[in-house]
Amino acid sequence: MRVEQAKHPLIAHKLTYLRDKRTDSPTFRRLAEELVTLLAYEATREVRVEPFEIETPVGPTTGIKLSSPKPLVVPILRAGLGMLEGMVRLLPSAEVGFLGMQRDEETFEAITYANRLPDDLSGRQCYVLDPMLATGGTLAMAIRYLVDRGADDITAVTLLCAPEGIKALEDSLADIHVPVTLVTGAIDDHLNDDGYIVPGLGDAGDRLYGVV
Ligand SMILES: O=P(O)(O)OC[C@H]1O[C@H](OP(=O)(O)OP(=O)(O)O)[C@H](O)[C@@H]1O
Ligand SMILES: O=c1cc[nH]c(=O)[nH]1
Ligand SMILES: [Mg+2]
Repeated sequence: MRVEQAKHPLIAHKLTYLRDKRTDSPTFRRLAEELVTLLAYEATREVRVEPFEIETPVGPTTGIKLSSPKPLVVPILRAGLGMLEGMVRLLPSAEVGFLGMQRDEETFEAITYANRLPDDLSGRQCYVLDPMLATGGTLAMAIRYLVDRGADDITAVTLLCAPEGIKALEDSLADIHVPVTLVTGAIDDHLNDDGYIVPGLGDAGDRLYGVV
């Protein structure tokens, strides 16, 4: 798994306000969206393109366009939904599939409660969105779903990661032979005993949408 930590002062600046416990939900949602647009630039560096002939007012030229099939963007509900608009702003022609997943807060095991993905992902490039990679269990399960359906290139986009979770994700994907890239805004210090990223930002889903 290739890990890319996006380094840019604007990313660090926006992450600081996102982490701040005084930041309210509307501001948190706006910052998450802005951050994803910055991370999406890094995450789509290897997006597949093909040559495209056009005529400018002055003459013919060869440009590029996104290849078919178009990339699939997969936000992991709930918190990943807060990253969707920022991502599709950069990739407006992408298709969107959904995975609803929730971590059991005692065992840290992820369960899937919703799955709306195309059955056949053969030859598809997929972008999985989830702001938090803590133990890594949720992303590991999501990536496996996509690979099982034929996806052949996966990029996970996160805002924050715990180093323990990156290691666990790498280990759990050891038998997967499609390229997996992780693009993140920050790699934090550690995971605490409650499975929270430290310093982190708390519960991303709750901060985006409230406590349910
Ligand atoms: O790496 P892990 O240890 O698996 O934890 C990360 C997961 O936890 C959070 O979701 P949560 O289960 O809180 O669901 P929510 O988005 O509905 O709040 C987060 O958005 C990730 O999906
Ligand atoms: O720190 C964490 C860990 C898991 N899920 C979150 O939303 N935050
Ligand atoms: Mg949550």
